[in-house]
Amino acid sequence: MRLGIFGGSFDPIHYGHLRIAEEFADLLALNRVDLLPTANPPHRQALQAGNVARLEMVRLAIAGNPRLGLDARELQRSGPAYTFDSLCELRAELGPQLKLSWLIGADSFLSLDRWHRWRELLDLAHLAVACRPGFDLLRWKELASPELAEQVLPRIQTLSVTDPLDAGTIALLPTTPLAISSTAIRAQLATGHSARYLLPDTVLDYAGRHLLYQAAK
Ligand SMILES: Nc1ncnc2c1ncn2[C@@H]1O[C@H](COP(=O)(O)OP(=O)(O)OP(=O)(O)O)[C@@H](O)[C@H]1O
Ligand SMILES: O=C(O)c1ccc[n+]([C@@H]2O[C@H](COP(=O)([O-])O)[C@@H](O)[C@H]2O)c1
Repeated sequence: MRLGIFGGSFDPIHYGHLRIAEEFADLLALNRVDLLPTANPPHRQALQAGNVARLEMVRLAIAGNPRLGLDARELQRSGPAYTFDSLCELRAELGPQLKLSWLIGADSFLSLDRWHRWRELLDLAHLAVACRPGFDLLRWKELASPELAEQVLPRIQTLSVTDPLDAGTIALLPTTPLAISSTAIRAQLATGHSARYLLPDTVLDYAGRHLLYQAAK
C-alpha cells in the first residue's frame, strides 16, 4: 500500500491542486491520495471560507475520482494545525511499513524550514514537490535558505516508484505547471469576474450559492 497525503487550505480548491494530486498518484503509483484540508494554519491569516465549506468544496471536487480521498482530521483539531502532528497520527494509525508521501507545491517547499519540527517530517514521510509557475525548482539551491539546502540536498532522489524506504526521500515531480491560485480566484469572484475553468463547476456553484468570496456590500 502506498498512500499520498496532500495538505492545503483549499480556499477554494482548484484545478492546480487537482492536477498535481492526480499526477502525484500517477507518477508515484500511489494507491490513494487523501486531501487534507487544514484549519488554523500556523503560517497565514484566517482563511476566508469556513471549515465546513472548504471540506464540502473538496468533497465536490474529488467526486467520481476513486484515487482521491478526503482526510478531515485537521478540521477536528483545536489549536494550530501542524503537519508534524498529522503525520505522527497517520504513522501511529498505519504502522511503520506503509509508504507515505506528502505532496507539496514548490512555493511551500521553499519555506519548509519555517514549519513546526520541519527536520523531523522526513522521518515520517517522503516528500514529493510539484512544479508551480514562478518557483523554479531548478534554481531551488539559490532560493532555499542554507538550512533547508543542507537538509534537503542529500535527500533529493530521481523519481522512483520502487524505492524500498517508507519515508525520508524527496522527489521533484515533473508536474504540469498551471498558474492557478486560490488568491486569484477569490479576487476574481470578489470583483465580479468569471473564475470558470480554473476550478470545477460544482465548486464554483457551491461558492456562489453560499456567497463565499463575494465583496462585502
Ligand atoms: N497551481 C498550483 N501548482 C502547484 N502547486 C500548487 C498550486 N496551487 C497550490 N499548490 C500547492 O498546493 C498546496 C495547498 O495550496 P493552497 O491551498 O494554499 O492553494 P493556493 O492556490 O496557494 O492558495 P492561496 O492563493 O490562498 O495561497 C501548497 O503546497 C501549494 O504549494
Ligand atoms: O506544520 C507547519 O508548521 C506548516 C506550516 C505551513 C504549512 N503547513 C501545511 O502545508 C500545507 C499547505 O499550506 P498552504 O497554506 O499553502 O495551503 C497545509 O497542509 C498546511 O497545514 C504546515
